[in-house]
Amino acid sequence: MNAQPPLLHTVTVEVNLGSSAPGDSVLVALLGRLTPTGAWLREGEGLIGLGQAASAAASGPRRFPELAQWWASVSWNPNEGTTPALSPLSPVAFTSVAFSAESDYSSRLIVPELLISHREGRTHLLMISAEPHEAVPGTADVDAVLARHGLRLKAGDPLPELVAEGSAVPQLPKTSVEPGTHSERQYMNAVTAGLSAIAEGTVEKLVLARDVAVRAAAPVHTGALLARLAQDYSECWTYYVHSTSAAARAVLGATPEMLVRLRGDRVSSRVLAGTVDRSWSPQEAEDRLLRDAKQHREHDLAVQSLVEQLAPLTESLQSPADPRVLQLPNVYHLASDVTGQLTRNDDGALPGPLQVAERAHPTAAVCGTPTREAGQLLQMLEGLDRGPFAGPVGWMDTRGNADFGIALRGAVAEDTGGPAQCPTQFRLYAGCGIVANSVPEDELAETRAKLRPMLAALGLQ
Ligand SMILES: C=C(O[C@H]1C=CC=C(C(=O)O)[C@@H]1O)C(=O)O
Repeated sequence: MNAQPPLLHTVTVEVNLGSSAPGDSVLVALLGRLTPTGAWLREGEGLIGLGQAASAAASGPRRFPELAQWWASVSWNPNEGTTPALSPLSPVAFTSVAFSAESDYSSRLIVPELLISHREGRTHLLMISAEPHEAVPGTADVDAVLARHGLRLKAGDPLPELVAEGSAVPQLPKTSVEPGTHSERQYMNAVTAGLSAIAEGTVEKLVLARDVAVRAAAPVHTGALLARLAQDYSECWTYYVHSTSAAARAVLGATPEMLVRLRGDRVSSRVLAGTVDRSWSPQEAEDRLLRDAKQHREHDLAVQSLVEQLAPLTESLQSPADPRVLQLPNVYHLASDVTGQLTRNDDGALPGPLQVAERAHPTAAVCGTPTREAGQLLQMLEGLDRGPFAGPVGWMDTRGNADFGIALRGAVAEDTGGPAQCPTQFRLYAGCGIVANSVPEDELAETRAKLRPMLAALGLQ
């Protein structure tokens, strides 16, 4: 744990986000021109964080409770006579947690100095700082924060309009794919070794991942890259958590899988496992997913792991009797939406978001069954530090609400990108659930399909 919990001051302002071309999201258009420190967007709504008011990092087996403790001990001092409990927008920490306790990756929380929230047609700005804001919204103090991030408020009625300085979304430079840590042949060998472990009965399911590297000829504008993901994969959750130090790495992507979403005492998850390529028609995909015993087993194990892991923290948890088919631009998945209610402790308190995420992580969608044996095996067979890949990613607020997706279909920036936060090197990850009768060549092809969103955003497909 590296940081003392601070005292933070907040100011909330409601603004108008203006309009965009029909069919385009005004929030995504804005994101494309900004350099965020955190982002979480889906279907044109969500959160963008800019700058950094505070941050915390942790690693090892106690990374979840250490981050939770830091977040719980931040003190809030709202201006304008509002309290975080009354303000329409609660402060948030963008969050990324390493997949493994052994990872070198530093799990982190970032509290942005400026949070833009766009939901149900309303937009709020939340300014957060270590020093009290001396002025009320619309005066020099607020204007200075906005100007630092290339934004300003234009007079408007009834609300001021938030405007980005500078006209166009930056172009992305030329990029090229480079080999990953291991070759494709080595990945197939790992799958074959995983199949032997399944045949021997050590595990029933194992999720094996591989990586590829992408190098850009010039720095890549993070906002523009995220906007491409959010545009092309609007039904997924586009995520970004910036690096807090030169040693840390930023993580980004567009995930279709929700680990835990918390709203008051309600918890929900979207479990995915079982995949076919989008080159099949929807009818063929249904046959290959809904009527295939292997895909069903792979999926059921993922649902079962989530339900069992969350049981100690929940009063009730419902999962559908049968999965449905989720259609994405690159693949079809078997999907189950699980919903439930959290258990209050004797004092009436709910478990905190990171406590729930720690219980839920890792599901058999990203690790295997049984969890411990699969975790040990994948460390041996993959030969990778997954870093944030397949770990919880998203945000949590000061009221116990949170969205933690699973960091899939994404990349880690391997250089900080300098003061402009525009990196030139990325490492992309993709994994597949292996069960008895999996075919190494098919699993390799599936990793290619899962790498497609990030490769396409980087201009490579
Ligand atoms: C591990 C990944 O996907 C998981 C989520 C959906 C479907 C999966 C599968 O069919 O193997 C994986 O469990 C990944 O995208 O890297």
